[in-house]
Order: sequence, then structure tokens, then C-alpha cells
Amino acid sequence: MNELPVISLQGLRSPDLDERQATAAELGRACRDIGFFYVSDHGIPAEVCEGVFDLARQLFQLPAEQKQQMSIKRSPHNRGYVALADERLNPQAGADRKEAFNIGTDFPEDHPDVLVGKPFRGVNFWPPIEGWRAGALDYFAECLELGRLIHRGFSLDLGLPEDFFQPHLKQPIATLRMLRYPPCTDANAREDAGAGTHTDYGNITILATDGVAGLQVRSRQGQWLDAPHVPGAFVCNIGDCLMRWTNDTYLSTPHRVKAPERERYSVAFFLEVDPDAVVDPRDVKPNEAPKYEPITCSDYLAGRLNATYEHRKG
Ligand SMILES: O=C(O)CCC(=O)C(=O)O
Ligand SMILES: [Fe+2]
Repeated sequence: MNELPVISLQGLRSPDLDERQATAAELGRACRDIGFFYVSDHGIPAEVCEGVFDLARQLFQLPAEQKQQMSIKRSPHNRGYVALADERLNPQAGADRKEAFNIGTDFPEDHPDVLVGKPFRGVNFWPPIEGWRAGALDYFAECLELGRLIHRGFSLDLGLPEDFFQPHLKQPIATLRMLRYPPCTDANAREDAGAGTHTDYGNITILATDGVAGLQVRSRQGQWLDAPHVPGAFVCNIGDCLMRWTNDTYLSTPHRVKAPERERYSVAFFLEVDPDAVVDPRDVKPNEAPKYEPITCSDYLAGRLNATYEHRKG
């Protein structure tokens, strides 16, 4: 049984405010209760969703040497290839049995932010596969639009102007991350051997899965719930930055990935906001005592990523 709510986003596109509000309330309930939900009727064409898995397969099939040329270790901006066992989402547990490839908001080499070395404003690595870059950027753009729409729902639910988040979503920090989990036959593998137990860092994550089981979500009561593949739907979850911004109204929930029996692919889109946007709980919850100091999105995210990669530093 699937215990996480499946929410149709059709109502969010309605010209009728009551309908938008009703969908927003469903989203809000899920964000307060468990911080995870599925979205259906999301508006991203099925071909685009399927196409991104083809891109991922093509990429991970490249020779190791070619993937290493695009290593994340060569990017100061969190882009590129993460090899098997190179990352620990839960540093106490051990290495994750997965490989990954990150694409950030695409900037040209001569963009002023890139030239001055602004954090998270870097160039992407592109594999030498025809049509790959265009396909990946197409999927990226679709996810960004969907993320903006979901934020309209959050604003309505939170009693804010419907476009509260939109000025902060002009050119947000965002990462499209393709993931491949190799098959695992080791019966003694950790429960979270695919991806260590963690919370996501940003505002929301929009995740496409391929039908091979693996993702699990920890409920507030401490039980691990399976988050099975739901055809045509994305799994969405709240990240730490939005939890902070909402003064803990919305929950960023721990989750993990078991090492799968069969090869598993997933594609995550991590959406934060614009790097200089100030994340201040007083703006979202003006009547509550703020639990957190204001911080820019960029500073917040940099702190979290540095902690994840801590074990790498000499
Ligand atoms: O692969 C998955 O299903 C989830 C991955 C995940 O949680 C992450 O990369 O943050
Ligand atoms: Fe995650």
C-alpha cells in the first residue's frame, strides 16, 4: 500500500481561486504531515519524462575515463560526475552505492557571474553525445516551471500572496541529478546502502523513478514507508531550506535508498531559490517567533554541501 498522498495539480492551473486554494490545501497538509507527496497531472509530457531516462542510460554507459573527465571534483559549482562510492549522504554510515551526474542552471563561460566566480554560477560539463545537452536542458526547464507552479500552491496554503516566491525564482540555484544504483546481491548491505539516510537541502525536490523499488521515507512516528513508483507521477519532497523559511511549518523528512536487486535509475531535480534571496522565516510566518536567523540561499546551501563532502578534505 502506498501511504504517501498523490495530489493532482490540475486545480493549481485553474482560473478559479477556490480550486487553486483547494489543491494548495492538499499540498499544505502533506507538507505539514510528512513532507513527501506525489504529484500527478503535473503537465510535463510523458515523452520528456521517459526521454530523460534514456539520456541517463547513455551517460552512465560512457567509459569510466570519459566520465572522470567530467568529475565533480573539477567543478567548484557542484556540477559533473560523481563516481560509485564517492559520496556519503549520511557521513556516519559509509559510502553510497550509486553514481550520479549533476547539471546546474546553465551559464555561458563569459557570463558576468561566472567570470567573477560567484558560488553556484558555473558552467556545466556536457557528454559528447548528440542531442544530449538539448534534451537535458529541456527536462531542466520543464522541472523548473513545475517547481514554480508548486511554489504558487505553497504560497496560497501559507496565506501569502500567491506569487510570494516567484520573485525569488528568477534564475534559481537548481540541480538536475541523474542517478544510477547498480544491482546489489550482498544480503548484508546496509538498509541505506544506495543512498544514506538524509534530508534534502533546498526548497523542493522533484523526483522521477523508474519502477525499481528502493526509496523509503521516515514517518514522524519513525516507521520507514516505501515510496513506490507511481506511473505518471513525480515524488516531491520538502527540503531543509523551505522548512527553515516556513519556521518549521513544512517538514523536511529523512529518506534513504536501499541498494536495489536490479539496476535502478532515478532523476532528481533539486530546486532552491535565487542565490541572493534572503530566507527569513519572519517573511513567511510574521506572527511567530522566528526559530532561525535570515540567511541567503547561497550561503545556506554552501554550508550544507560542504558538510556532505567533508570526508574528502585532506
Ligand atoms: O534515488 C532516489 O530515489 C532518491 C535519491 C535522493 O534522495 C537524493 O538524491 O537526494
Ligand atoms: Fe534525497
